[in-house]
Amino acid sequence: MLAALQLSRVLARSTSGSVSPCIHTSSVLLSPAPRKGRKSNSKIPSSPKSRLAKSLKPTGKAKRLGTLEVAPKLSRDRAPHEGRVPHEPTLPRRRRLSEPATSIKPSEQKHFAALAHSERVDRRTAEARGRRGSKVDPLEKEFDTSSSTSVGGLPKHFKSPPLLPGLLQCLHEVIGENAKPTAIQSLSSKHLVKESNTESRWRECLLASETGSGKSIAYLLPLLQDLKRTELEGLASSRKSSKPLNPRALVLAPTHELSRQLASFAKKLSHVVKLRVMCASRANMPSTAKEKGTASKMKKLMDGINHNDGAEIFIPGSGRASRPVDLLVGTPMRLLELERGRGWNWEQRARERAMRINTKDGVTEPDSLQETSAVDLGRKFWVDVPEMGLENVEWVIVDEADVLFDSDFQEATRMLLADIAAARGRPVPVTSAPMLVPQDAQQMPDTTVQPISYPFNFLLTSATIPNALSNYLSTYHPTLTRLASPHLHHLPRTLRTEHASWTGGNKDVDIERRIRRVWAEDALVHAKTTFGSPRSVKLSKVIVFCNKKRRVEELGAFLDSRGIKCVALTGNADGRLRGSNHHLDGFLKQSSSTSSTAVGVPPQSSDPAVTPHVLVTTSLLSRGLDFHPDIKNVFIVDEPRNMIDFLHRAGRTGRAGEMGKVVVFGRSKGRGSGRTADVRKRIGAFAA
Ligand SMILES: Nc1ncnc2c1ncn2[C@@H]1O[C@H](COP(=O)(O)OP(=O)(O)OP(=O)(O)O)[C@@H](O)[C@H]1O
Repeated sequence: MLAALQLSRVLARSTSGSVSPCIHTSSVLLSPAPRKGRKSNSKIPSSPKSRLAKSLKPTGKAKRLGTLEVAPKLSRDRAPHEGRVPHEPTLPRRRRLSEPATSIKPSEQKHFAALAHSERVDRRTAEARGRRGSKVDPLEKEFDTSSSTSVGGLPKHFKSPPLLPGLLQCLHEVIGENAKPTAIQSLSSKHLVKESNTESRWRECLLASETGSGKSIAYLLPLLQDLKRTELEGLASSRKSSKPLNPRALVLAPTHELSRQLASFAKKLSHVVKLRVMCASRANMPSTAKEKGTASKMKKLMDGINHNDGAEIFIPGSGRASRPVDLLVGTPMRLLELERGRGWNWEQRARERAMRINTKDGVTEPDSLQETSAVDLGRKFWVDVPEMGLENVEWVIVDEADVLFDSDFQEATRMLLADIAAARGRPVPVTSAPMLVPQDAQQMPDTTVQPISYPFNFLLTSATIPNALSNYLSTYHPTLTRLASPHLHHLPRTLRTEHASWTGGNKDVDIERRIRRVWAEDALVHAKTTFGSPRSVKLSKVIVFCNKKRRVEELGAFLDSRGIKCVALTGNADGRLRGSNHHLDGFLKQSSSTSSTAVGVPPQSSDPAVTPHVLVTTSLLSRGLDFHPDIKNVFIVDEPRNMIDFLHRAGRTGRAGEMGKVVVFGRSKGRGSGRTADVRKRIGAFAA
C-alpha cells in the first residue's frame, strides 16, 4: 500500500528467498518465481503486466482521444549526440618499420594476439548468425507507428523554440555547445516548451524512448523554462500555505539514488536562471516511534550526509523554517511523508511488520499475525507535523512511470497525485487498486471508467511501456499526448550484445575471468594506441547484475578475495543509509560544467585492487541512473526475469552515443541451455 511498505514487502520477499530483492521493476514483482524441475527449454515467464506494448496508440471509447507522435527515423550520422565524440577506442594505423619498436614483452604480445583472435572469431560467428537470418525483430514489426500523427517541423536545435538564455547556457555547459536534441527532446521541445502563456489548459504527456536517450532533459527543459517564465511574468502560483516547503513542481522517482541524481542534474541546468531545486531524501530511515534526544539524533543524521551531490537535500523533520523551493525531487513515499507528516502510515507499517515477522517459508500464519499486530499496534507512534504544502504544484513528472504505476508503487503514487489535486481545489477520485490496471481497457464497462483530469501539468516518462501502463493511460487519461522515439523498446544503437557460456565449473570464477578479459582488452587497446608508453592503462568499469541479494553479497565477497575491489549494493545495504550518492562515486556520471563526460569526484587510482572498478548489484540500480561512460560493460549473470528488466539493466551502458557492451551469461549445452537459447533469441530482437 504505501511506498515504505512496498519496499518492506519487497524486502520480505527477498528474505524468503523465493523472489529476488530486485525491487524496482514490475517484472521482478510480477513474475512468478521459476518452479523447480522446470523443463530446460521452457520460455521466460512473462506476466501480462510486464509485456511491452506493441502500439502506443491511444484506445478507448472516450469522445476525444489523445495523439501519438513518433519521431522519424534518422540515419546514424544525423542521429542525436552529433556534437559528442563517442568514446570508442580507436585503433592506430599499422606501425611502420622505421618507427621504434614498442616495449611490449613477447609474452604479452602472445596474450594480446590470442585476445584479438578470439574477438575475430566472436565477430565472425555473430556475422554468420546474422546471415542465417536467425535474428528476429518482432517489436520492430509489431510496434505500430502507423497511427502516429504526421511529424512535420521537429526542432533540430535547442534554440527553437527559444529557451531562456540562462537555461541554454547551462544546457551547453552540461552536454556541450554543439549537441543536438535527441528524437524525444525534439518532440518535447515541439509540444511542451511554451514561449508564452497562450495555452492555459494543463497538459498531459507521455515521453517514451530508449534508455540513455536524454529523457531527463526532454522533461526538465520545458519544466524549468515554464517555472522561470511564469515567475518572471508574475504568473507563478503563490497560494498561501503555513508549511515550510511549497514546491511548484515535483519529480517522482522510484529510488533515492535516482532522486538525488535527478535533483543534482536539474540544479546544474538551472543555476543560471536561479531556480531552487531540492531533493527530499533520507534513505531507509526507519519511521516509527518517537525517539528521545532529537538534537543528537539529527546531528548523527546530518553527519552522514554529504551535500556535495550538487542538490540540496531536505530531510523530513529538519525544521519549521520556510524553505523556498521551486522543484522538489523524491520518491512518492518520501514526498507523502513530507506532505502528511512522517509516520502518518504507522498503523499500516505495523501491520506489514507483523506480516513479515509471521510469514514463515512464505506461508502466513493468521493467528500469530493478529497477535503481533496487536502488540505492535499497542505501541505509541509519533506522527510528525506535515512539512509540505501542495497548493502551488503546477508540474508533476513521473519518471520511470511503469514502475511508479506498477502494483507496488501505484498506491503511493496515486495517493500523492490525488492529494495534490485536492490541495489545488479539484479533487479527483482515487480508484481502488485492482481496478487500476485493467488488462483490457476495452472490456471495462463504461460506468466504471471515470477519466482523471489533474489540475497541473502531468508528464510521465519511461524507456519501457508495458501494456498495463498503456491501458491504464487510455482508460484514465484518454486525451494524453504520447510522444515516442522511433527506437523505443530497442537497445541503444551503440550497445553491443555478447553471450558468454558458463564453463560448468565455478560461476564466480567464470565472472572473474570475464572481468579480467575486459581489462586485458583495455590493456591491448592501450598498448596499440600508445605504443607501449608507460602511461598507466585506464581500465573500464563493469556493472554486474544479479537477481538476488545473497548472490550480490557472495559475488562481491568472492571478487574482493581475488583482489578485485568492488561495490556490492543491495536494497538494504548499509551504504544506502547515508543519504548521499557517494556509495556510487566513480560509477555515476556527474556532469561537470565543462564537459559532459567529466567526473566530479577526486582522481582515483587505476588499480582495481585499490579503487572499485566493479559494481555488483540487483535491479535496484537498473532504473534511470546515468552511469559514467567509463562503464563499458554490463554483465547479466542471472537470467533476466523478463525483457523489461533486461532492457533497463543493459541500458546502464551505451548511453548518449557512447559505446557499450552487455554480456549475458548462460548455459550453451546441457540442462537449461534451451532456456538460454530462448533468452538469446528474445535479446536478439531488441538489437538495433
Ligand atoms: N542531446 C544530447 N546530446 C548529448 N548528450 C545528451 C543529450 N541529451 C542527454 N544527453 C546525455 O545523455 C545521458 C543520458 O540521459 P538521461 O539520463 O536523461 O537518459 P534517459 O533517457 O533518461 O535514460 P534512462 O531511460 O536510462 O533513464 C546524460 O548523461 C545526458 O547528459
